[in-house]
Amino acid sequence: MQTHLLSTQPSLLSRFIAELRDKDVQTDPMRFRRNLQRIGEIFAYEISKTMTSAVIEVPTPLGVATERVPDEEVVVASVLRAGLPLHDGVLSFFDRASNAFVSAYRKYTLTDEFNIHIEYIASPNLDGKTLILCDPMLATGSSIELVYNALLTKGHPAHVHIVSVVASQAGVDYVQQMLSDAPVTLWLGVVDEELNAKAYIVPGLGDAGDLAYGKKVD
Ligand SMILES: O=P(O)(O)OC[C@H]1O[C@H](OP(=O)(O)OP(=O)(O)O)[C@H](O)[C@@H]1O
Ligand SMILES: O=c1cc[nH]c(=O)[nH]1
Ligand SMILES: [Mg+2]
Repeated sequence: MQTHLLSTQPSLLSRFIAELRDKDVQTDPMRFRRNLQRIGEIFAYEISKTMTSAVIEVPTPLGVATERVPDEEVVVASVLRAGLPLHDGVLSFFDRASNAFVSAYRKYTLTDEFNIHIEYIASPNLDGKTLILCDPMLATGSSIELVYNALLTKGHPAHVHIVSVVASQAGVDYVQQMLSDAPVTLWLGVVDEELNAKAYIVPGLGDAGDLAYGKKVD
């Protein structure tokens, strides 16, 4: 499994992540969603550079041009809810892609422990496809593990790109160990050191689903 950390050099990506994290900017949910979309576009562009390509001929008003373009069959998948704006950004660049959606959420017990629940999955056949799996937060890694395994019941992708904007080191270690031999590339925005007692990333950004779409009741 390969891992790419995109924030190793300063770029607009770090500006967008800084805005996602900033509790004052977070009061504007539209900007929060828009920044996740913009980050999705950046990841899509970076992923496209790693794909196989084919030469196509393009008729212009003055002649015929040739262009080498990525030619993999892409399925963009996201984990509800927080994955949706990131999905939207990736899809705006891979605009010919098919799409898959999986629900996963933390159900807390009275003692602050939680289980991840998957109740919904809608996916095309994934055999031979390039699957781009979007979830902005990689905390313990439990959600992505369950979602990855749930999606594999829909076929065997040729390659899987997992995209996460803010990850914890523990989550990265967990996914790398779980998928060490799988045809998977992990794409990360930033990696934070800590997870708190509720398994939230510190400093992180808070609850991405709530920030994008509002608080939910249990
Ligand atoms: O790595 P983990 O420890 O599993 O945590 C990460 C998960 O937590 C968030 O979803 P959440 O459960 O908050 O659902 P939401 O998007 O509906 O808010 C996030 O979008 C991930 O799916
Ligand atoms: O820090 C975290 C961990 C899980 N889910 C989030 O939205 N944020
Ligand atoms: Mg949430």
